[in-house]
Amino acid sequence: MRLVTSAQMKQIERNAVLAGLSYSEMMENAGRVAFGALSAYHDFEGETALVFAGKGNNGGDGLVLARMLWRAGAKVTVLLCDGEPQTKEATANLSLLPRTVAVLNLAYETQALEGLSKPDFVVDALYGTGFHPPFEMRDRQAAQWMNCCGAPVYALDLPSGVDADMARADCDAVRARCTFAFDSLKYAHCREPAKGYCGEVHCLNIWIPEECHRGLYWEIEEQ
Ligand SMILES: NC(=O)C1=CN([C@@H]2O[C@H](COP(=O)(O)OP(=O)(O)OC[C@H]3O[C@@H](n4cnc5c(N)ncnc54)[C@H](O)[C@@H]3O)[C@@H](O)[C@H]2O)[C@H](O)CC1
Ligand SMILES: [K+]
Repeated sequence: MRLVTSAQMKQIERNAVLAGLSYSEMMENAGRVAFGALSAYHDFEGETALVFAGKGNNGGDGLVLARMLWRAGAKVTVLLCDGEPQTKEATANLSLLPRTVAVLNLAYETQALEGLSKPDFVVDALYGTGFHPPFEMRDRQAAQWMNCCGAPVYALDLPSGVDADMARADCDAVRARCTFAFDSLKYAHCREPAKGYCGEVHCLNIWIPEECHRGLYWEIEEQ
C-alpha cells in the first residue's frame, strides 16, 4: 500500500488534473467509493445519518456522500461546522443537495448540536489532510459530540483532529469505527497516536491513473 505525505497527495492530484481528471471528478469519486464501502455496514433505507462537513474539500467529499445516502433512502442531516464551504468543488456539491436534506450551519445555529438525537451512523467529513492541530472551539465541540453520541463514526480520508504527516492527534480527535482513506495511505493511518483514532482503515481507489504517482518518492506499508 502506498504511503504519502499530504504534499505528495496534492502533487498526485495535480498530476491527475494534467491527466484529464478534474478536482470535481475526484471529489465525486471519493464520495462514491465511500458510499460503496459504507454499504458493507449499513442498508441506508430509512436509516438516519448525520454528516459533519468542514469548510474544505474533505467537507466536499462529505456533501457528495450525503447526496448518495439520501438517494439510497437515508434520512440525512448535514452539519456545516465552519460555515459555508470555502472551495469551488465543495460549494457546488452543497448546491446539489436536495431540499429534503436538512442543512444546519453551526456558524449561525450555535445551539444546534444540543438538539440532535443519536443517528444510526455519523460521517466525519470535518477535516482531512489539510488539518493541523489543535481544534478551534466549534470543531472541538463537533468532534466531542461525534465521540459521545454512541453511533458508529465513519471518517472520510482521516479522522478529524489528526495531522496527516506528523501523526499527531488533538486530544478530542474523532474516534472512528472505520476510516476510508482516498487513493493512498497517509502517515496518520499507520503511526501512533493518530493511528489509534482511525479504527479499521480501508484505502479506496478514486480512479487517479497509476502514472500520476510516478516520480514521487513514497513508502510501502504492509497491510
Ligand atoms: N483536492 C481535491 O480536489 C480532492 C481532495 N479530497 C479531499 O480533500 C481533503 C483535503 O482538503 P483540503 O481542502 O486541502 O483540507 P481540509 O478539508 O482537510 O481542511 C480545510 C482547511 O482547514 C484549514 N485548517 C487547517 N487546520 C485548521 C485548524 N486547526 N482549525 C481551523 N482550520 C484549519 C486549512 O486551511 C484547510 O485548507 C482530503 O483529505 C480529501 O478528503 C478528495 O479526496 C478528492 C479530491
Ligand atoms: K474526516
